[in-house]
Amino acid sequence: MLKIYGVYRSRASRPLWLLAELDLPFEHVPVIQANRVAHPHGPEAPLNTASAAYLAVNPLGQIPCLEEEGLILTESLAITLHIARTQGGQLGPRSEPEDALMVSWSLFAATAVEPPALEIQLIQRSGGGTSPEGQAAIAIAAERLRRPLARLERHFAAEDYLVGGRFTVADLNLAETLRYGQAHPALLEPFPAVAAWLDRCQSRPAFRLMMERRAAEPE
Ligand SMILES: N[C@@H](CCC(=O)N[C@@H](CS)C(=O)NCC(=O)O)C(=O)O
Repeated sequence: MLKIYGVYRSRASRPLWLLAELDLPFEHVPVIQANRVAHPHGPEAPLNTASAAYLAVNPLGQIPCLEEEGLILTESLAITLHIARTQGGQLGPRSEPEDALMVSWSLFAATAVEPPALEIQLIQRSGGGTSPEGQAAIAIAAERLRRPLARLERHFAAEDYLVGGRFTVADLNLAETLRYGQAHPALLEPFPAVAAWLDRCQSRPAFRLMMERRAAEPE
C-alpha cells in the first residue's frame, strides 16, 4: 500500500490533500521535523527527520516521502505528480501535452512562487512582520512575486484552472505554494482573478479536510 511519511504541518500537506481528493487508501507515517522536537535523538523522541529509522528511508532527512512497491520518492511536487499520473483520474493528465503543462506549472510553483511566498510566511511567523525591517523584507518578497502573479492574473482572467479547464494536480501544487504568501493578506489585492482561483481551490472539501487534520496536530 502507498505510504506517505510526514506530518500535515509540512509540505506533506500536498500529497495528503491530493490523497483526500482521490479518496485513496494509504498508510500515513507522521514523521515530524527534527527542529520541532526538543531532543530529536532522545529516547522519548517521536519519529523525526533526524531519526536513524527515517534516514534509512530517506537519507536526505526531509519530509514528505512516498514509498510504494519499492519506489522511494522525495520532493512533494514530484510525489503529487506521480500519484496524479498513476491514480489521479481527472486530477491527472489526460494526454502528454497536459502532463507537460502540469510539470511546467509545478516547476513554476517551486521556483517562482514558493521561495518568496515562504519567506513571507517565515517573517510573519517569527513576528517580524511588525518591525520596519520585517516589513521591508516582506515588501521585497512581494515584489519578487509580482511578475509570477501578473502572469497568473492574465491566465485566470480567462480560465478557471491551470490545465484542461478543470481542477488538477497543477492547481493543487500551485495553491499549496501560494498559501504561504497568504500570511501577507495585501499580497493578492492587486490580483483578484488569482485570489478568486485560490478561493476556489481552498473551498474544496478535500482541502478543508486536510486543513482540519493539520490544525489537529500540535503546533
Ligand atoms: N523541496 C522539498 C522540501 C522538503 C522540506 O524542506 N521539508 C521540510 C518540511 S516542510 C523538512 O523536512 N524539514 C525538516 C528537516 O529538514 O529536517 C519538497 O518540496 O519536498
